[in-house]
Amino acid sequence: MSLLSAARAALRVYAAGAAVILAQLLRRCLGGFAEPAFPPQPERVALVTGGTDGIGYATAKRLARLGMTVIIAGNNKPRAHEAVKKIKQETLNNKVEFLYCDLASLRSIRQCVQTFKKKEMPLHVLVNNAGVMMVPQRNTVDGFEEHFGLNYLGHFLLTNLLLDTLKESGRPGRTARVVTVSSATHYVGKLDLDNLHGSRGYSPHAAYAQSKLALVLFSYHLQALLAAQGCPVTANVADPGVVDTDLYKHVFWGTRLVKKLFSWWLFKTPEEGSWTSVYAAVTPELEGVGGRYLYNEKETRSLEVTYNLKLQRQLWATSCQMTGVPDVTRDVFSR
Ligand SMILES: NC(=O)c1ccc[n+]([C@@H]2O[C@H](COP(=O)([O-])OP(=O)(O)OC[C@H]3O[C@@H](n4cnc5c(N)ncnc54)[C@H](O)[C@@H]3O)[C@@H](O)[C@H]2O)c1
Repeated sequence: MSLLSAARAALRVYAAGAAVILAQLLRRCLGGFAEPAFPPQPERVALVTGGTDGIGYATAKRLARLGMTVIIAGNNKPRAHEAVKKIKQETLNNKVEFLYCDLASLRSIRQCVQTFKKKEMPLHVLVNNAGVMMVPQRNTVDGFEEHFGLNYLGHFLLTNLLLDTLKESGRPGRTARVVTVSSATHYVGKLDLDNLHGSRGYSPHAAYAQSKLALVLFSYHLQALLAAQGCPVTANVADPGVVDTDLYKHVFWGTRLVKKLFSWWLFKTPEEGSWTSVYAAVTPELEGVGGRYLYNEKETRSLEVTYNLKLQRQLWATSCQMTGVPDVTRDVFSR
């Protein structure tokens, strides 16, 4: 990628962020964000990736407050133990635990799923939340560009490995749910299937936006697969808005300064940012409903190209090859 294309990608990402911030500001001026109410969820089990910090932590805490058994999957053991302890104390729900999962390693993801399956627990909600943003060019353990490898491929593999448990745990009228956290930056993302490794020039902005676009395409194709198989599982996308978390630690210092000074006014809190994920995970309004892009607890349209079935299939097939997952969609959709 040339310097000019990288600068364009950065401008597009900043423009997408600025548009969301303006909308959030307007909403604050017109009365702010109202915390949605959700019904209790006893007997349900949720797994939240990246549940140690930010939006994931707030999501895990809210689900625990609703009575769910919550498993926090992450790669930071000390943070995780602290998070589990705090959630237990604050929600008085003892059914919170930690499962080690480094999403930047396919082996670690497989081990995490193996450990989870040994527990012989059901799984009703999977929240694909963890992520990194605008990191310098580096690779995952398996040699994938980090945004694509961790944010997208890691969740692709995790979801596929947990799909049988999700299918067994859902039932008609009470489906299991896969919630995948994307971002408004997907609107300015481009999926370059020939440069998924970022080897033909790297832009951290383009790489992040691409990973978030890939997650939307994946989620829609997953929903199509589940619907075609008649499984009691749904897949939706949650867009949290612009939220005050540590995700911004790799961005340009000027942006970090603006965030430090004005985040209380311009950004959502992690709790506000978690509401759309929690909504997607538990609201009765979405019972049996999948393939939606949710923002501010409402359905909205994602980027036009995300509805392109051919691109969804191409990405799915490529992801299967990259992760060693058998491509069942080929048989399902060729019938
Ligand atoms: N903060 C925002 O404004 C914003 C906007 C849109 C979308 N999002 C998305 O929300 C999600 C949560 O981000 P956040 O804002 O809470 O950021 P955060 O940095 O607070 O949390 C990210 C989480 O991902 C985990 N993580 C990072 N690398 C990992 C790895 N290798 N294995 C397992 N877990 C790993 C971290 O430990 C952390 O718990 C991300 O997917 C992000 O892209 C955030």
